[in-house]
Amino acid sequence: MTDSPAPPANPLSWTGGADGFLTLLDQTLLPGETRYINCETVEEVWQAIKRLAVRGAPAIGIAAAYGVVLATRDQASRTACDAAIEAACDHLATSRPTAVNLFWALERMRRVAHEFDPEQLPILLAKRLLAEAQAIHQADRAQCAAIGRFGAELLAPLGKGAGILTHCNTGALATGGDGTALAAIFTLHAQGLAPRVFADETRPLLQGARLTAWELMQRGLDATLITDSMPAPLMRDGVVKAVIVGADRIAANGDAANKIGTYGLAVLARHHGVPFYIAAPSTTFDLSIASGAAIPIEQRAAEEVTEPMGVRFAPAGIKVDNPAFDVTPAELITALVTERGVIEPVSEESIGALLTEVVAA
Ligand SMILES: CSC[C@H]1O[C@H](OP(=O)(O)O)[C@H](O)[C@@H]1O
Repeated sequence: MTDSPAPPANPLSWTGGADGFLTLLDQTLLPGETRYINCETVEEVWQAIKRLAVRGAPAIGIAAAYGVVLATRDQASRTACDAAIEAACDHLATSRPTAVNLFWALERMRRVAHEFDPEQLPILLAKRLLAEAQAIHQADRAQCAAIGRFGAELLAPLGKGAGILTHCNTGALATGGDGTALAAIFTLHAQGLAPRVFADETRPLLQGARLTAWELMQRGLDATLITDSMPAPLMRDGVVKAVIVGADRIAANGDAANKIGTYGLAVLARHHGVPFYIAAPSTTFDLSIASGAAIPIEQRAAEEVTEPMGVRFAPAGIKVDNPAFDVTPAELITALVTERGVIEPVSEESIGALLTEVVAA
């Protein structure tokens, strides 16, 4: 595997006008290869989300929004265009079940189509939908920056060179901007506080080893890759002073679904008196779900565990359990970092108060 070139210009971008296409950095090939793929159909976007060529809750929502724009291509009539948009939203919603950002973005695009003057031509609806997808993208970029500021404020008291552990990948590759948990770490670094970042590998798909390690190195941060089994002694010995991770869906009571392994880190952090933070935009909150018990958890293929990257590690036929996410109960979360501020303590009341403010904004 060769060293990677400079960080990508943009892991997710739209090229052209309403008849344009979505360009994605294929994250399954990182860090060894920087290859961009152009998606010109809804199905190509569906496949890219399903196989994690594009991944991360906010990035999935943004990609799906652009996927709806692709549904409007070459539609001869408004009736056909409206039908294609509905079918696209329904299909894209089946790509992955946990990240609520996907469903939030699709509903926002569907609502724009429903509210658009039925007498207007398909091309005008396509332009309006592209504007909405770009607005979702831009809003996420701003949310990432705000989460970075609030997260850095929370972490700064740890002092210069503090050890901070993160899980999976929550950077520019997972969002429309600089990330969520990683945005807080990038901001801390930019402020000269030189965080010593520990990225765990995050089996089975190795988002930590392949993507977070790569993002941290590209930006010149002090990064150490650790195995998924190493956090406990690092917390016990005071090397890791805080944990900050992302989320894919946060229930109304603050329970949070995130990459498998997150719950275990939260338990370890509580045992060792280490603060455990979750950083996520308001688009990752799902107030329709009362608690984490109702969050759908994606089950993925056994081969991701038995033969990662095509190299078989386990005997053929062994039973495999491969949930992509787990749920961390609110009581184990020290604080939630959003673009509107920090929620602490984590409770239905404090979440409601902050998100009501968001909705009202
Ligand atoms: C900024 S959201 C990142 C979030 O998404 C990841 O899941 P996946 O790589 O399967 O899309 C992981 O849960 C991250 O915390």
